[in-house]
Amino acid sequence: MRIDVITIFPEYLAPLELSLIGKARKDGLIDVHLHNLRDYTHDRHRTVDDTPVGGGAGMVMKPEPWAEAFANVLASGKGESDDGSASPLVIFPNPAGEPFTQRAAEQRAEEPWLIFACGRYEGIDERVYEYLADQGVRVALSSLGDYVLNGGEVAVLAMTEAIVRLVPGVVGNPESIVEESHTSGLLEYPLYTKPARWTSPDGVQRDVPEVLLSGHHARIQKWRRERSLERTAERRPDLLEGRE
Ligand SMILES: Nc1nc2cc(Br)ccc2s1
Repeated sequence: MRIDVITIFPEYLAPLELSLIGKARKDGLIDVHLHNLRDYTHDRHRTVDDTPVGGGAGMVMKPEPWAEAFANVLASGKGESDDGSASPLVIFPNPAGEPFTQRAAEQRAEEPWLIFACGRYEGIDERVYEYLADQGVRVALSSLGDYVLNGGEVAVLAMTEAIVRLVPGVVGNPESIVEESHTSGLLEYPLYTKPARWTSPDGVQRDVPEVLLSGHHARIQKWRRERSLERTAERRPDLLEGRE
């Protein structure tokens, strides 16, 4: 998988060189390219924004640098992608976008080439989205939640982690990404490890649920399913709507 990120703050994406994603890059499972949007400006101040037409507070990102940046990234990616014909999915993190869910992460993990475009300020001139669509580029606006960040970079870090960990070979034990919150559509059951009895600092003796020590796998699986349904009903009843 190739990942390109267009941003005015490439340094924000430094964590993509660490840990799981860093190892996946070293192992050649993913290929990450960062692009500074300001490299596609031509004025002394490397201007990427201007005042909103029609008035209003804040600034809007100008369309010209974005068009140049996409032209460069699309050309360089086509030349370098494995079969040369891979068509990228361009993802704009955006609070007005579609919810980014585990299902979306699974779908994105199938893509050979993702381009993340990080907006800043009040957002990006709408004509950039229209232009890309007219060029036949697949575009998705994705929201991480109903809150507003100062830019898309943090969202790209989160989405990249959620997606890349699903790429075959990235996570050592594929079993570990099967039973997680949202994989089954439910919240994960409570987890315990040793010791079986923990005396917490307040002096309370806290035991692991007996069933988990029974070695009876059917009972353990039943208990875990019940706890998943219970906490999903309590914390995220919306996930249960429409389920059989
Ligand atoms: N929740 C989110 N907020 C923002 C703000 C900007 Br500015 C760009 C992208 C996103 S995604």
